[in-house]
Amino acid sequence: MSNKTKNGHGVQEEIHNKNPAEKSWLAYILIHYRWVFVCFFLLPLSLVYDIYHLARSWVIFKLNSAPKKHDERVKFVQQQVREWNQQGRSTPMCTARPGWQTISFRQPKYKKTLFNVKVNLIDVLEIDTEKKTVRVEPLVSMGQLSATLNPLGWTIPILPEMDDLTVGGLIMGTGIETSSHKHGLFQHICVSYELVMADGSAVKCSKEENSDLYYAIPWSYGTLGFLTAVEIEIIPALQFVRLEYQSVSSLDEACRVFQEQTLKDENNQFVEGLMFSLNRGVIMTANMVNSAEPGKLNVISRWYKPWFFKHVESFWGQEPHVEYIPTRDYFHRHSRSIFWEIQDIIPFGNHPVFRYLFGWMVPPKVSLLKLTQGETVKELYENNHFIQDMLVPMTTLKDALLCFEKEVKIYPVWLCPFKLPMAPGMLRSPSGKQEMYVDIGTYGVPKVNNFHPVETTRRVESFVRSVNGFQMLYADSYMTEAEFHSMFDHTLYNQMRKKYDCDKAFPRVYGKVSRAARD
Ligand SMILES: Cc1cc2nc3c(=O)[nH]c(=O)nc-3n(C[C@H](O)[C@H](O)[C@H](O)COP(=O)(O)OP(=O)(O)OC[C@H]3O[C@@H](n4cnc5c(N)ncnc54)[C@H](O)[C@@H]3O)c2cc1C
Ligand SMILES: NC(=O)C1=CN([C@@H]2O[C@H](COP(=O)(O)OP(=O)(O)OC[C@H]3O[C@@H](n4cnc5c(N)ncnc54)[C@H](OP(=O)(O)O)[C@@H]3O)[C@@H](O)[C@H]2O)C=CC1
Ligand SMILES: CC(C)=CCC[C@@H](C)[C@H]1CC[C@H]2C3=C(CC[C@]12C)[C@@]1(C)CC[C@H](O)C[C@@H]1CC3
Repeated sequence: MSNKTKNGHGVQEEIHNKNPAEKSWLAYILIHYRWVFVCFFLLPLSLVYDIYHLARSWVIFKLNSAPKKHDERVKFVQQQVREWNQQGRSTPMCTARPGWQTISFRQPKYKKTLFNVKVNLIDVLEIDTEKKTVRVEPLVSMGQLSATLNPLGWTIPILPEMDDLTVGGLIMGTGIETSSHKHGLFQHICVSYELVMADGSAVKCSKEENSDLYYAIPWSYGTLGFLTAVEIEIIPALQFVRLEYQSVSSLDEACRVFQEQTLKDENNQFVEGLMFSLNRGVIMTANMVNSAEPGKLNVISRWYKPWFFKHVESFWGQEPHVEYIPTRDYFHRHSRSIFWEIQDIIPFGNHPVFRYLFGWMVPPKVSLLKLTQGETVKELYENNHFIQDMLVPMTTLKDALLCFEKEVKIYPVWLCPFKLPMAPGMLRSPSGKQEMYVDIGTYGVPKVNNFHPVETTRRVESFVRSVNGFQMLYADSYMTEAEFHSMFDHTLYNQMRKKYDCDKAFPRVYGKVSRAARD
């Protein structure tokens, strides 16, 4: 963990004083020397895990065996749901995917008590270049999808950053990236969903077919049915991304440049901001291109390259700067440093000696970090760490940044604009028209004196509700059910729960995502 916190004392010292259990030598080592375990155990394990999975999916894709097996696997999901019906529908269902594998700080408690349905659907099924779609199973990950599509010259229009995010999780939850101001959220690039419903039937939905269900699926967190396949749009992937860094030196300038680049310049395929303090930031705009100007190519994924957010910070206070980055490197630019979370886990990870010797093994897998963190580290994060993404209307960006400064003072702050189209479902734009929003991502150790994990989060949640914003629900949510309902429009969701007889079959969304439902 970072040594300095809110009051100038180290986090470690603070925890050490607070919690007698952590005075054991094991707790001491876990807190102070987590990096030893991470470097010598988790990094090699993560590498082996990744190589195995990518090799497996490469072979399966080349043999084209997945499409033949898909129907059989869906039948197995249907069979489990029918058995659940025959057994009297006594306990609601959820997927059997273990909680430690999910991209969220928490483990869902309900996995231990609900009826677990195995949805082992992990392959890319078909790429249709005529129709410009890819059909995938729900456990296909972003790393797997970019590794499959990019060599063929294609990509999905929104490729959420973290490699292990799954298609199913991004639809049932939500997905966002720096192209979202053009394309919307992950759900908006999905053409159709195939599901197994509570009665065991298989249903397909799209804008044309069962459209009510199609609009209700995003943010439903697996509480309307089990997803078995998804058709997603694809677009051509050019070889490089031309990235321009623009330094900003005040909050007003940051908001102005960020909004201008998002709203006015239709030509920017990607827009991103990193704020390094309230008045110091770098706004990045980018476009895919097929050639790079000589001397301006930067292959940022090479193992010895600095963490991307540090690289970006080096442009602060400079004239606008242009460089070219291989497209896939751009998509995974924050992977190696897990945004900036890695600095708390391997504090010297950006030192050139570490990078040259061990950089090729980084990053450790989030799932393995989660699996092995133990109670001590978990408690340390719980009390001294803040991981949230809040989606607020672009017009409220300045107020939102001021709110985050007052409540947590964590930097860098990630700014990612997105378009919220007018469509039925959980996210309703307050004006009833398409609107531009921005995701404000804050991950790290708060530097304020009065940080309290529950009270601070509740104050931020209250601000977000007051500006008609939304909370990303992979993070801790402390809202009451009534507050949750005032943030998310449940009208269509409730209709679908009734239509597809979900009440005994699945918990409600709040029952899955509130803090009380998570360990
Ligand atoms: C340590 C490690 C990390 C990996 N991380 C990713 C990843 O983040 N996303 C993913 O889809 N696959 C990742 N892979 C998988 C790897 O890229 C696959 O094995 C891929 O299928 C190999 O592609 P290739 O043989 O065409 O070329 P490669 O030479 O392996 O790579 C193709 C391009 O991808 C870039 N690249 C490789 N790893 C990363 C990375 N971590 N972040 C950004 N760019 C990268 C390379 O620099 C190169 O430009 C990782 C593999 C390893 C060993
Ligand atoms: N850049 C980005 O957009 C980022 C997004 N995230 C968030 O991470 C989460 C995704 O993480 P990931 O680990 O992939 O997913 P999770 O395993 O966390 O799944 C998220 C939800 O989707 C449900 N779900 C997943 N697959 C299916 C399926 N086949 N059928 C029915 N329900 C399903 C899960 O249900 P169940 O509980 O029953 O398993 C769960 O409620 C999302 O909430 C996303 O918003 C996080 C970081 C970055
Ligand atoms: C880009 C968007 C929308 C979100 C990015 C969120 C991530 C930065 C976090 C999602 C899950 C988080 C976890 C950790 C760090 C931050 C995230 C990756 C840990 C790896 C931190 C160390 C702990 O021991 C385990 C955490 C698991 C979840």
